[in-house]
Amino acid sequence: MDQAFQVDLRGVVDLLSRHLYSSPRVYLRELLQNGVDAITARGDGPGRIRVETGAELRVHDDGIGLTEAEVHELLATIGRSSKRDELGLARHDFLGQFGIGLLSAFLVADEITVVTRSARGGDAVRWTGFADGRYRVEPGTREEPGTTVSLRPRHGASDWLTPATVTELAATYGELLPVELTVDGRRITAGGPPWRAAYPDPGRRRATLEEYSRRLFGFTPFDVIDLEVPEAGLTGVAFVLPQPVTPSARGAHRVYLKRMLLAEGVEGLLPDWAFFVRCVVDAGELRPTAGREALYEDELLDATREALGRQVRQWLVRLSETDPAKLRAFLRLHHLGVKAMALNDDDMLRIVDRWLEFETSDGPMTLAEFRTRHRDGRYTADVDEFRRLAAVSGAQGVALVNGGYVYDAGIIERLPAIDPDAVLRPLDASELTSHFGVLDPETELALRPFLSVAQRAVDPLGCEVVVRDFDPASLPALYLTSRAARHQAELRETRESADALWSDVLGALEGMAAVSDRPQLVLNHRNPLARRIAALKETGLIELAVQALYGQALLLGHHPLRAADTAVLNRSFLGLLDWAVHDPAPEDDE
Ligand SMILES: Nc1ncnc2c1ncn2[C@@H]1O[C@H](COP(=O)(O)OP(=O)(O)OP(=O)(O)O)[C@@H](O)[C@H]1O
Repeated sequence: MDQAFQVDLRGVVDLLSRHLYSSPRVYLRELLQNGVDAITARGDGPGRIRVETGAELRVHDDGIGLTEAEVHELLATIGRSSKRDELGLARHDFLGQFGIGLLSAFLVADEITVVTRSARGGDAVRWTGFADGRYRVEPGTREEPGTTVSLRPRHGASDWLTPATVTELAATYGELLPVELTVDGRRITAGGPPWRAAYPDPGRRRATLEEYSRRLFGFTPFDVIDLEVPEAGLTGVAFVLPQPVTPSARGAHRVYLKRMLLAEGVEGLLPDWAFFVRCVVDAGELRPTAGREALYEDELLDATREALGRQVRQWLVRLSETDPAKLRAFLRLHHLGVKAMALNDDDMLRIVDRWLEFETSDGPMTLAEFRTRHRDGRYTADVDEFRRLAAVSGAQGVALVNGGYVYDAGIIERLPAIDPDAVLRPLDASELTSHFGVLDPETELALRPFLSVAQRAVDPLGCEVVVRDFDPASLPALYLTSRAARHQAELRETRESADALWSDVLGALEGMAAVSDRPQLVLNHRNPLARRIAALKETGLIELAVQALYGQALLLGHHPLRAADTAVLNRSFLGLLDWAVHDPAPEDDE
């Protein structure tokens, strides 16, 4: 013979409280929700829910009520809900659907009493449920159809049922409900969502919404964007933050479902890039998870997220067309978000191209401007490299954009998507030397002896010395690594720490590199100091001076210093000092 499951209610309640609900506070939401649903089911009149605090908490509604048979079937059967149709799907107009909400009252009470009278006839019924799983049904007294749920707080849970807490919870969850809600006679509901109310003029609407943002989120918004997604039965507003935020801060939004608060910190309602807005929305068609504290991930939520993203984007595009000053102010605050968007979106890319200033060797300017000024401009994908090369490169007529900040290189590489001619190539430092002037053969020849001493001085450091003639003349020496040279350096480092076999393989690879792939120390013959050094005759002094130039070029270019580099830097500094003070035999030597 088949047997029925036995349910230990205490275990179920424990499960709910630990795993389904984040806090016992949801008990009031579930009671309000049942009241609203009962009013919806009754269908006539606006409906009222009255909450009374005291020794017992009472929630009265003038909804459909229950007959005795329904009490047995619905209140006393876990997982049974009147709010589903035959297929087991959530019925559209109701908040509840799972048939477990009433159990949440056991989070704060050991005993729940329901006195109800059905609007469809029959006598009043009194049902009492106990946390241990027993229940009792007896005749009740009640004149009007509707339901009253009473809770006597459990020892230790009375804080959840104080007038102050109940008022706060009722306001939090029920402020926007379409039925009249009062707590101890004080009205909680006030006219529904403020973004849907009627206003005498747009200015008043704006002022009210700004005040609403201050109350909810604590900031006066930079702007207010209206949101609407009909498929999701969604309306709402997005408040643009007046301060910059990091893109990693996930936007937490306030979401109402059928005008009952789902949660104050819902993530994933908007695309990640829209981290610069906080939204309040009310949706009729989105589904909650069973705990009713988050949105259920389904296709509709996906589509909604995209639609909301589009609306935030349209706001920006409109701003760029109608109010450039405001757009600029927005970009000063939230350029990171806009850049993140531009990586996937052509409209945003156009806005970035046209409005956002980048650092360039010609000073700050937009990419669009940069491209009209410099047909063959280049970019660096590294801030240090930009710092290092902007002046030199600019002086050679190769204009440079700093693409080293977050998203920038990606944006520059994506430019051809909006303009096929908008190709900016990355700068390879080694090609800069091709712009540098070579010396006339005579000077070149005269420098040979110097060069061979200089080369010896930096040979152990793996770099090649050349002398060129370039601007700016104030720069005595420049250290240039090409991409290939950087790759070689990495190989060498790996080889030093690799085991024998592997290091042979790497060694073979390294051998294949052309000589010109070594980093170069380019001495500037246009610089007076460099010229004086090149004219020195004293071998020791030449070595010290070239090593000092090498070290200074490394430091100036923010290149990483290896142990050997630091040693050379120290030695050359002390050596030059020694030369400078001309003290062949320190006195305190003995
Ligand atoms: N105030 C009420 N008036 C009329 N019927 C009620 C009331 N409260 C509960 N019920 C009945 O009891 C059933 C079970 O309620 P319960 O809150 O456990 O689940 P639910 O509201 O159906 O779904 P959910 O778990 O999503 O809240 C409801 O479907 C409803 O038929």
